[in-house]
Amino acid sequence: MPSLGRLHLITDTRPGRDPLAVLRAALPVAGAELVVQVRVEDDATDREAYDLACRVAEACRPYGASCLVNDRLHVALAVDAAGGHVGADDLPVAVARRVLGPGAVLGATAREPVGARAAVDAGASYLGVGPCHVTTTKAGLPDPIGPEGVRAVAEAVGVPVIAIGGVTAASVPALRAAGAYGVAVVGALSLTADPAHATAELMRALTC
Ligand SMILES: Cc1ncc(COP(=O)(O)OP(=O)(O)O)c(N)n1
Ligand SMILES: Cc1ncsc1CCOP(=O)(O)O
Ligand SMILES: [Mg+2]
Repeated sequence: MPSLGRLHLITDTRPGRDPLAVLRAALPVAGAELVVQVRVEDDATDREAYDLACRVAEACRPYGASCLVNDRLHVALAVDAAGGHVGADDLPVAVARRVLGPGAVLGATAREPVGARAAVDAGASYLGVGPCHVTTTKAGLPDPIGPEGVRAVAEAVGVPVIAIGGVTAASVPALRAAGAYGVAVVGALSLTADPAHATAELMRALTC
């Protein structure tokens, strides 16, 4: 299993956003600590997801960064990504593990210890845990679990916990203190005028 980077950049493909520009800014700063999760809107076509994933995987390669694909595991296989991420509406974790194979990185979403342990038992190699804080990036999420919710999951499992949801560089210290190995962000890198600087701030908070 490849070692997991600590900064997970989730692509923002909403209108007016430029996920490849953000990626180009983040890669030289975070290098192999960057994990780029290709996440497209639900109404995007598989071809759109594939085209973006191809470009992300190609951009990551020279930096040793990893490319994962959210939800659409056939796209992950098609671009030879390092793995994928699944949640409650996606393939079950055990099925995702079978699809991706034993050596792939497989993330699963969890927000409490029982579900977290079940996901690990089913084959997840890391957990995306949250939402930690309020976010407007995804609608319909349950209430934020905060650092204490992250702690409950981190204490229950032996795989890396990646905190997600409203994460900024300022919130990283409390999440790390709660046991998070890394963080996943959309807005903290996509909505800033200077994504290279924001990447540096996140990396500093993740590695100090
Ligand atoms: C690192 C990470 N954690 C959680 C999620 C959320 O996945 P999911 O619950 O399947 O929701 P969608 O992202 O598919 O809308 C994630 N993508 N990454
Ligand atoms: C996909 C997803 N799942 C839980 S929170 C979230 C979005 C995180 O985006 P942001 O970093 O902008 O809060
Ligand atoms: Mg999903």
